[in-house]
Amino acid sequence: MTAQQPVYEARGISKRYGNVIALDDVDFSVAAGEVVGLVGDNGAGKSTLVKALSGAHRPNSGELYLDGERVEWHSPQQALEAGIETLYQDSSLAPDLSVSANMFLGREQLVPGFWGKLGFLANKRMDEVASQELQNVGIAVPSSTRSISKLSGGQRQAVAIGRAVSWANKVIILDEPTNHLGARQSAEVLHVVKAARERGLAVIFISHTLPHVLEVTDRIVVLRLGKVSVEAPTSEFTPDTLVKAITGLSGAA
Ligand SMILES: Nc1ncnc2c1ncn2[C@@H]1O[C@H](COP(=O)(O)OP(=O)(O)OP(=O)(O)O)[C@@H](O)[C@H]1O
Repeated sequence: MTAQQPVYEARGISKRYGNVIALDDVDFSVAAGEVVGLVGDNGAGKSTLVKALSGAHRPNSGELYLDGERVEWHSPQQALEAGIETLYQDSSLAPDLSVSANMFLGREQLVPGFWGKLGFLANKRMDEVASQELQNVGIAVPSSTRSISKLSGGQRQAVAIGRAVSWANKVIILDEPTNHLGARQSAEVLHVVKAARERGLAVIFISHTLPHVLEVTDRIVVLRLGKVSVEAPTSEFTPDTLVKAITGLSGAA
């Protein structure tokens, strides 16, 4: 467990789908400037926990605390407005719009973050702000005026993460952010994850790619059959003990 006060905490979360118990009394927390890896085999309950944390689903029981205050989400929008950004596996950008238009897309209704203070932005200014913001989180795209359809898969993913990191105030949840990416592109994405930590965000990193989890996280929470089976600082895992913790074959961290 982290010694720091968690920014975001789930206590005793349970969720059933009919007869299937997807989550059974799960505790989970993440602190500012911490990257927590959430791992587990297919069907272990990771997506279900992400949905509870992001406001997409209401758990059957359990509580959520943001900065120590009890919160309840009735929609993902509420969680977003409270500073919790979620990048889903299938997050998509608008392919025909430019990088900068995508950076601002759908944000009109939100409680202003740092660029909200700028009010209405002319296109040119929007491009400049988008470029600067992507640069701040370590993302190099050829041009923020280029349309998303003209970027590589890795560049698109980096823009999607950059957008989430830029807008997140407190917590960022990344569901399989390096899925389907090559080595160089994955490295770019992991770099952005580290930039998010340096910004003081609380980062939740969900992945089946264990080398990435071992590289970028500070702590790992292993879910198995809907329960937390192992939780320890990343430094206490080897690739072998992590696989064993996930499969439950033997040993732990
Ligand atoms: N909408 C649903 N209806 C019924 N059962 C569901 C639903 N969503 C998930 N489940 C079940 O809940 C359990 C947990 O699923 P979940 O998707 O959270 O696992 P996961 O760890 O994200 O898996 P994966 O790595 O394959 O994405 C599984 O047994 C799954 O079949």
